[in-house]
Amino acid sequence: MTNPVFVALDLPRLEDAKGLATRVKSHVGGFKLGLEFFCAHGHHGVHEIAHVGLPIFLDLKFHDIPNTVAGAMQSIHVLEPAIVTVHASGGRAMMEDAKAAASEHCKVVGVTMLTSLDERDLARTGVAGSAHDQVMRLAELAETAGLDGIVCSGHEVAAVRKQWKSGFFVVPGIRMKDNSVGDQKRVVTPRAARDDGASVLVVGRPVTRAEDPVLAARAIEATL
Ligand SMILES: O=c1ccn([C@@H]2O[C@H](COP(=O)(O)O)[C@@H](O)[C@H]2O)c(=O)[nH]1
Repeated sequence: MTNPVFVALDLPRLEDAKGLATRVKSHVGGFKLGLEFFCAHGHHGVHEIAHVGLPIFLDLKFHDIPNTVAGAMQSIHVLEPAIVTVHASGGRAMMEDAKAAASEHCKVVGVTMLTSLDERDLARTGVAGSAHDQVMRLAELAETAGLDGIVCSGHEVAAVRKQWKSGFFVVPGIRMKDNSVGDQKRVVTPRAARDDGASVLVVGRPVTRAEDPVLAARAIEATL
């Protein structure tokens, strides 16, 4: 079994991100580079982290009209990401065009409901109903559009896996029992996410802000 943990390198300094990636690389399966990293370091930064030698997950959460998202997808071919995100709420046509424009070996996954949101937040955006229903609805839309999978919390992954057996499921909001939750609202332990069918576990601050990131990554690895 390959290690499902992708460390979110949400760090402002490229040297720090590269140093941390090099230190933890034997205990994780890949690196997730998101908006903070990409806005600060762009393509150059991605190449630098790719040199560490593990798969790259570009979490750019594209959300725009189909033509613009397809163009953005083409512009990142050169970075050879293993996984890229778009927002599933961007609609079916956008997801279809994103998948068509992605490179052959890149998985395109749709973000359903951010793990920093709960049902009260959802209601404030004008969406009535439960987190479960919202995730299931957007998962079905993503599957119909031909995406490889979705991003959801560990609270929903078992139900989505049951409905979409071949799907690829990315689960952020991962916390060990003693970790601080921070701004996340729908969290689970690494073991629970894995047991419920997650394909990839995204772990950021529990590793990047740990006193000893190698020890933190090893502790997570040991629970899986
Ligand atoms: O629903 C989502 C989608 C993406 N993320 C990203 O995952 C990491 C989580 O970081 P932690 O420090 O472990 O909380 C972060 O890069 C988010 O942008 C998410 O948390 N939830």
